[in-house]
Order: sequence, then C-alpha cells, then structure tokens
Amino acid sequence: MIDAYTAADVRAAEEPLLAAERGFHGGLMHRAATALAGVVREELRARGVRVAGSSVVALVGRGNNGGDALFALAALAQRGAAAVAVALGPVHEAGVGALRAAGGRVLAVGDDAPGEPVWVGDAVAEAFAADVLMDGLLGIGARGGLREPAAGLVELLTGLLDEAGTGGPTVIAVDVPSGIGVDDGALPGPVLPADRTVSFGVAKPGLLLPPAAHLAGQPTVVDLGLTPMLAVHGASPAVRRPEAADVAALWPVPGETDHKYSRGVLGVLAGSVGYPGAAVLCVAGAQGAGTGMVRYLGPDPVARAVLAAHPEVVVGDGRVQAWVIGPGLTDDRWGVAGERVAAALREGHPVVVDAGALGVLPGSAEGAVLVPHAGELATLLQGRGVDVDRDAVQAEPLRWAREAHDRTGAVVLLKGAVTLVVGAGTVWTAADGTGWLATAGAGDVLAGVLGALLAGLAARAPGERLDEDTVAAAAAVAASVHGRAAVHASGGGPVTASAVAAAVPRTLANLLG
Ligand SMILES: NC(=O)C1=CN([C@@H]2O[C@H](COP(=O)(O)OP(=O)(O)OC[C@H]3O[C@@H](n4cnc5c(N)ncnc54)[C@H](OP(=O)(O)O)[C@@H]3O)[C@@H](O)[C@H]2O)[C@@H](O)CC1
Ligand SMILES: [K+]
Repeated sequence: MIDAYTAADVRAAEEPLLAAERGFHGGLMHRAATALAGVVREELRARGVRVAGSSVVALVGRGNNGGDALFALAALAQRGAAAVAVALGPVHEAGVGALRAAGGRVLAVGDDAPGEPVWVGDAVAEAFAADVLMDGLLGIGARGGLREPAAGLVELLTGLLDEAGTGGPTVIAVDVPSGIGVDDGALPGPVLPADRTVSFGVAKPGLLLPPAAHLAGQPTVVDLGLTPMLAVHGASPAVRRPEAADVAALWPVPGETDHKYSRGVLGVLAGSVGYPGAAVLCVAGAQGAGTGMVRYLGPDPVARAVLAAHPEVVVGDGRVQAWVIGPGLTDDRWGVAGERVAAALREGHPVVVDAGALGVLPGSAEGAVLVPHAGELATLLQGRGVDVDRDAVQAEPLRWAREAHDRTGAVVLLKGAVTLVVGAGTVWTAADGTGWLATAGAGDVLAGVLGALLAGLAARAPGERLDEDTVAAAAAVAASVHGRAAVHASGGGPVTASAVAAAVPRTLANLLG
C-alpha cells in the first residue's frame, strides 16, 4: 500500500524529530538529501552516465525543500559531478555553503538570490542541458502555485522538454513536484513534469491524486522514521493506493468447501439492442474476475449474444449478492434500472451503477458504487443542481467526486488514467493501467470486475452489509486489477476491451499466486 499523509500531519510528526536533533548534522535533512543523491545516481546509471563528469542541476527555492536539493547537489559534487544550483531567491544558507565547499556552482535568478547573476533563459539552458534535473523549488510549505520568477522559468523549461520528447534531462521532483496542491493534487499554476518523485518520510496526497499525479512520475518514498510518529499523533492516511499485496489480501480465494453460491452471484442488468456489446463485456469482466455465477437480465437478443459468448451465464432473475446496473442501457430501460438499483440498496446488496443508470439513482444511493467518467460525473452533478462541466471535473477531480459522494451517499469511482475512489473515509487511487486502456468498452469490463469482487466479498459475510471502507477499497483494487490486465494484454501496444477481460484471470493468478 502507498499511504499518503497531509502536509499538516507530516509537520506534526516531524516536529519532535526535528526538536530532538537540534541542528545536529546527520538529521532529517541530511538523511533526505543523502537518499535523494542516491536516486540521482541511480538515474545517472540508468542513462549510462558515470557520476564523475555528469551534469546535475537543481532548481532551488527558499525553503527546506531547496535545502534538500542543495545538500544532495553537494554530495554529488563530492563524487565528481558538475553540480549547479539555480537559486530563485534567498535559499538555505548552510546548503549553499555545503555546495560551494564541494566545488559546486550557484546561479542567481533575481536580485535577492545568491550566486552568479544569470538571465532566466541562461538558467533554462543550463537546466535543459543537464543529465539530471532536480526540482527543489517548493515542498510541503507551498501556498498556491509557483510565483515569479520560478513560474516563468518552469513554463519555459516545460515547453523545451515537451519539444525534446525523451531528449531532455531526467527530472526528479524533491518531495513533491513544486507548486502542486500537496493535499488535493490540484494544479494552481505551472508545474515541471517529473519522471520520478522522491518523497520524504511518507508519500503526500498530491503524488497519488489526479491531476498532479500525472506530473509526479514514479513515487519513491524514503523512510525517515516518520511512520511511528504519525501513529502517535493519531494521523491516518488521507489517500491510499493499493499495491500487488493489497490486491491479494482483499481478493476472495475459494476454499475446498466453496460452491458457486458461496463464491458470490452477480446480477448484471446491462446492454440493449443498440449496445449489446456492453453486456457481453461486462459479463466477460465478471467471469474473468472469478465470480461464482452471473445472472443476466436484458432484452432477448442481447441475452442470446451474452450466452453465445458466455454459455455459463444464467439468464433471468434470482438471488444475487451484488449487482452491476447500467452499462449500455438505452433510455427505454432507465426506469427498470432505477427501480432495480433502489430495490438492491433496500435489500442491502452492493450495486455498481454505470452509464445511463447514473441518471436514475434514488435520492440516497448509500451502498452503491458509482463508476462515472468525468463527463458522466458532470452530468450527474448537473442533474442535482450543481453548475459544473467535464473540464471542471478534470481540473479538480477530488473536489467533484467528493461533491457527488456528499450528494448521493454512494462511493464514487471516477474513471481516468488515475482512478479516484471517494467515500466518507480514506480516498483511494489506482494507476496501474496504460494509455491504451482508453478504449471503447473498457469501462464495461471494469464494472464487471468490480461487481464480481463485491459479490465475492458479500457472499463471505451473508446477511451483513459491506461497510463503506471495504467497498471503497474493493473499488480501488478492482481498478488496479483492470489496469494490470490491460498492461498484460497490451504488451506495449494497442488493446481491446475484450482482450483486457480475457487477461483478467492470468493477471489475478500472478497477483494471488
Ligand atoms: N517532512 C520531513 O520529514 C522532512 C522534510 N524535509 C523537506 O522540507 C520541506 C518543507 O520545507 P519548508 O517547510 O521550508 O517548505 P518549502 O515548501 O520548502 O518552502 C516554503 C517556503 O516557500 C515559500 N513559499 C510558499 N509558497 C510559495 C509559492 N507559491 N511560491 C514561492 N514561494 C512560496 C514560503 O514563504 P511564504 O509563503 O512565507 O512567502 C516558505 O518560505 C519538505 O517538502 C521536504 O522537502 C526534509 O528536509 C527533511 C525531512
Ligand atoms: K519540489
């Protein structure tokens, strides 16, 4: 599990550690910088460049984040790297001292910065020519987006890096990409996209939350002994991301005495004469995820298509432990879908609600998991009197997913390259897929995978409602499995939704094996 804590919780936890070290060399900043320098060396090796003779540049801001970057540069300079700090104002004095003592250079952008004065354009050229570029402008002390001159410098550099494709430096963000919303993943201004973020103590929410997560690259967390302090302080993770072991821990694995009913029966109300494929794909996802049985409800021609692809499906009503309602339904079926959602919730069954059925939710949909994409979430909120559109949802996905949760009582899984799951408690994210997964029908497969998982979990606790945290964790785990299946199926190239569903059993076998 990657657990991310808010900036306030991190500060409260580090306070006693900082007080205990009282400026002692070898304290938190020294350990953070040493680990950071280690990651830079790793990245230099990955580029086939030796540390001695390499070129490493850091953009340095006024706080301790800049201090980390300066001490890391000093450590690299000691090993023979050409280390250059670009200071964008007054910066950590001891850090500058250490860098200079190790033979590094300091370039100054702006009158109040130490070092050789340079134009912004020269600083950009220096940064762009480096093997590795560290972004140490702002950390968890950020208030709002980058200010000038850092904002302009980052905009210029981002443009150059965009044009260069893979030709520019490897970018490593120090603790967080500078200027992101540390706690909410917002992007209030320009942010330098990183290949990797080295985060100190614990991950920060913005590394896992869209849209900032797209700019953080691969997160690497450096252990600084903060976790026990967080526990003492009573902090709980604000955002979590499941890893392979977490999928295995949650996924119900059948025992010798299990039978199809004890493994979970999933009801699927999906598909229409216009969109029969949605039903076939949803069922394929559920079968691939190993549900005990699928009961399918839908028009005869669609049922025939479902049976042709999946002869093990039972067509017609009966007892189920969970539902998927909505994929591929046309408006003539929305009334039936709405009644079925309400009935399932009354009976205490978890329901995955997708597509057209999102528009016919009962006033309170507590117990449901809504699985919209950004456009569907905007429509759902508009239907409840909220003035929001797709672009606004994409700009602030956490805010609007939370709004939808507050207004419906349901767990909200917002689909995207980084999937977001919002309930009353911890926020979950998953980002194990590939860009190739953005393809027709992929959402139908996800609904089936999630439905199967919920049916399996509900079947393990007969007569009990699944608690909301379990449902939210299941939604994130299902999104993770779906993304991993896409990666398996893709092998780096295009992938169809059918292929993703077909790859789910192999993906689960690898995760559970
Ligand atoms: N947690 C840990 O265990 C460890 C943490 N460590 C490190 O410490 C970092 C936190 O350090 P920090 O508190 O000095 O904050 P940081 O973000 O560097 O700078 C804040 C300064 O920037 C300024 N400023 C604010 N917003 C701004 C803006 N938009 N644009 C421009 N300026 C802005 C603000 O000034 P003001 O807002 O008052 O104008 C203030 O002076 C943390 O991220 C990690 O890297 C490690 O060293 C050791 C282990
Ligand atoms: K940073």
